Amino acid sequence: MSAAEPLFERIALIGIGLIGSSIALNARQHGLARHIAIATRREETLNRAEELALGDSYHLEAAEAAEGADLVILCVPVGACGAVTKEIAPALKPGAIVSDVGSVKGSVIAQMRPLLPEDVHFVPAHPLAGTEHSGPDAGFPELFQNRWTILTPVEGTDPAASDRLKTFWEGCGARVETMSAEHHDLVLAIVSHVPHLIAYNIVGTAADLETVTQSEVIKFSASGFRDFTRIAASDPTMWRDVFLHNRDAVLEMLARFSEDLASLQRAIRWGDGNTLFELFTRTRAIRRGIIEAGQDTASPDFGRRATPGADEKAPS
Ligand SMILES: NC(=O)C1=CN([C@@H]2O[C@H](COP(=O)(O)OP(=O)(O)OC[C@H]3O[C@@H](n4cnc5c(N)ncnc54)[C@H](O)[C@@H]3O)[C@@H](O)[C@H]2O)C=CC1
Ligand SMILES: O=C(O)C(=O)Cc1ccc(O)cc1
Repeated sequence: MSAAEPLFERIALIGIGLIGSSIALNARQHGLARHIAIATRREETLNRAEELALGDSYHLEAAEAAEGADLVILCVPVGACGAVTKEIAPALKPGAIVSDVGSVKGSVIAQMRPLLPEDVHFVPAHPLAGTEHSGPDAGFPELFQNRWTILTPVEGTDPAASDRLKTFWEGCGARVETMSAEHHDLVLAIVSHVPHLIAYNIVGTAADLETVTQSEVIKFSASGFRDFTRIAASDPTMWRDVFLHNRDAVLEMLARFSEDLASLQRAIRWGDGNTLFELFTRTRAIRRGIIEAGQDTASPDFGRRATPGADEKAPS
């Protein structure tokens, strides 16, 4: 993509945290937009975005940033998508593409779709890339490199609009796949949402133990526990919203998880080593599959932002 011929004339990023700032850096670096308009509610955050030179114009009103934009991306917690859509809807240019980056798709579509004018193209999206850090300083241009972005176009979406958004995400270094919002939410519940809940829970359990001191938890934490503490340091607002908005899929996956956990409990109680060994053998193969597919070391986060000591070893 040459700088003289950007994919979009004007893009608007509403919300300028980890994901918004990483998109801004990519749009600039890869010449994806002639003008990057940035909006966020808090003046302090907006000032920081300006200090970091993330965009070309800075707005406290989302509608001002969205006005005249060819692509508007909501980069806010999923629970705020409805309110932000209400603000920007009257300002949207006919033919504009409206998208988001939310970790949940069904609820975001239910919030946004009824509020959008008929003459814009709504293409929801979710980059499967992130870290436990938040805010405009957290972004980095390699975040999306070789990571998946899932598009969940709604019925009647113009394929040309989906294709343009796909080209945008590919310009950010991502691989793009399309699926239904319902399927997205089920898959993400098991590969991302429940694992985060497990991390929040285990770190909370350790912190509440009467017989183990806080300093012992810190001092003796093995690398597995440290990985959990990294994930459990993720943004509380964002993750509260994920669980409230992907309720059904998370509860379904948690029910299965609890059943499987109960059978492990039983195996330990009855000294059933075969059951434990058989499961651990299967799960090891899955980890090796991920490494072989390059899905782990391909992470831009790999060895950079993750807690040192995270499991970076290839299988021996
Ligand atoms: N953090 C991660 O690892 C990933 C997050 N996502 C999704 O991306 C979205 C944004 O997440 P992050 O960038 O990590 O969050 P963040 O906390 O770093 O940034 C959120 C931004 O939204 C702004 N904001 C919050 N409520 C707002 C409102 N009502 N109106 C206007 N602005 C508002 C905040 O001021 C901030 O600028 C979320 O929907 C999340 O589910 C997607 C992939 C990965
Ligand atoms: O930091 C991590 O380990 C993540 O899992 C990042 C992440 C968080 C939320 C998403 O919707 C997608 C990716």
